[in-house]
Amino acid sequence: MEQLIYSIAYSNWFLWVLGLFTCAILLLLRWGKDEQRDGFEIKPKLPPGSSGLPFIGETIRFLLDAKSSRRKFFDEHELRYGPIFRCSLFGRTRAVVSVDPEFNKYVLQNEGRLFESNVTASFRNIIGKYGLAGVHGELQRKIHGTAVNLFKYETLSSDFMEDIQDIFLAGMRKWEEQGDIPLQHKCHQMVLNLMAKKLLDLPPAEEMKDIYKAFDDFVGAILSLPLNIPGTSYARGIQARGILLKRIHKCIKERRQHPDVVRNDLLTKLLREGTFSDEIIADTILFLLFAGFETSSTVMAFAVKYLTENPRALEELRAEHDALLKAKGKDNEKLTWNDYQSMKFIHCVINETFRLASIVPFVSREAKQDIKVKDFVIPKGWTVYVFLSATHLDEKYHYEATKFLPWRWQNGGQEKLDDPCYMPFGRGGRLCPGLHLARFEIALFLHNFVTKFRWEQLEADRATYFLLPSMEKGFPIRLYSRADE
Ligand code: HEM
Repeated sequence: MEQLIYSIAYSNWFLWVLGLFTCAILLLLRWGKDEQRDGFEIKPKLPPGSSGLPFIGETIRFLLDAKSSRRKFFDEHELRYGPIFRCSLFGRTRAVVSVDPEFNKYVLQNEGRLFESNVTASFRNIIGKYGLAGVHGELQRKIHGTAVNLFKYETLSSDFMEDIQDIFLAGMRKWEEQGDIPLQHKCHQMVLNLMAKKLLDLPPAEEMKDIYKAFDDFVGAILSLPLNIPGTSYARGIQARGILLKRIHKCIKERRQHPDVVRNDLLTKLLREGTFSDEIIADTILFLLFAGFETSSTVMAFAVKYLTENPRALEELRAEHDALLKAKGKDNEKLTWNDYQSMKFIHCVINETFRLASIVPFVSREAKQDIKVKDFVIPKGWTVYVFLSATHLDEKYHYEATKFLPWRWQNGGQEKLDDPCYMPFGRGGRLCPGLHLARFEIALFLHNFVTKFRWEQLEADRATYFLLPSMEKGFPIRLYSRADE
């Protein structure tokens, strides 16, 4: 009996040891596997942060903070957790926010390798299966390359200079007659006319009201709550997408039936290349419209707002452009490519407006594998929100960051265009293909606006900066022609 008890105890003891030994081996094996998989020496841990309320996360707090100050949310989180923190935002619970310029650059430059652009299903429904932001891999590289080609610096003079000036000058003549205008809305209309002309060779808005209404609804839906219920902006946008696609396919058919008609639009170029299916071309045209319309026009209106509030900057800009016109002689009104290249201070104004308005406040990416950052890990499948606006407004990287100081961009100034704390057009494989065009449009607009007009702001107007920057009343101003001076 004693022997039996002893042997049971002994066998239990033996089993305990065996069990512990097996667990230890399994743990070691697993640890080794983690180590092998990610190269970690310590057990991986998530970035610091909090998940906030269930489902809503910290979205409401983010939006409320954004109303009072554009840095509050980031300052508080950065102080508590550092520049890369876990944060449930915009319906994504497994998410990390980065306001670290070097990490932001790393994320954007590793597009397609370690990270991948991730758009929501509702956004994808609007932009379509082939809308560039939702396309990945080889196809993204091909469409992106085509877009870069369409808008490259060298094409601006031949493909855009004439049309931009014609459309902007015609627009400004009408503004002059009207006198009092909501500038932001007028800039939207003018750039929409330009994009419709350049993409599809459509005549100006007044002649095609339905199509332009559909453009408006389409862009409105992208920035709205994704509720597909009749009467909502989102539902109107889905409907508008259908109308626009029909129109684009009609244009494609016309161009095929009448190849002899000469057209200088981007649809014709895409068809001539013969690389893409009609479906891809239609979604690409729609995406270019979305990407190129509200962005540039909003920057134009914000540049005028900032100049209005900073008379010294306005006077310096006006002096540069009055001198340019004087050197050309009065009757030669239109600018040449050489004129554009001779402009200096205007680029400081444009850079500073990009920084301060931060028209694309953030971009989002999904980690394609576990990503080691400092001593923590962002697991595969998590979202990284790269907050461009937060680094643009960070006092650590830009002195007096909330002030409009275009001189900081002058030669010998402290700011550099290739710095990762300044990335208004993103970086890497999704770097904005429209960046040269955007600068060009804004420069031609500002040149004409400050040389033709003086203006006064008619009433105070509040700027909001989320989702896209906008002015609540559309920046109402009264124009005075400078021809009478
Ligand atoms: C103020 C003007 C503009 C700003 C600040 C801006 C900013 C940006 C940014 C930050 C991205 C990168 C998105 C990401 O990484 O996920 C982007 C992408 C893009 N932009 Fe722009 N943009 C502007 C104007 C334009 C214009 C005028 C066009 C074309 C007509 C354009 C076409 C595009 C396209 C097609 C993409 C998608 C690239 C891809 O996903 O491969 N943008 N833009």
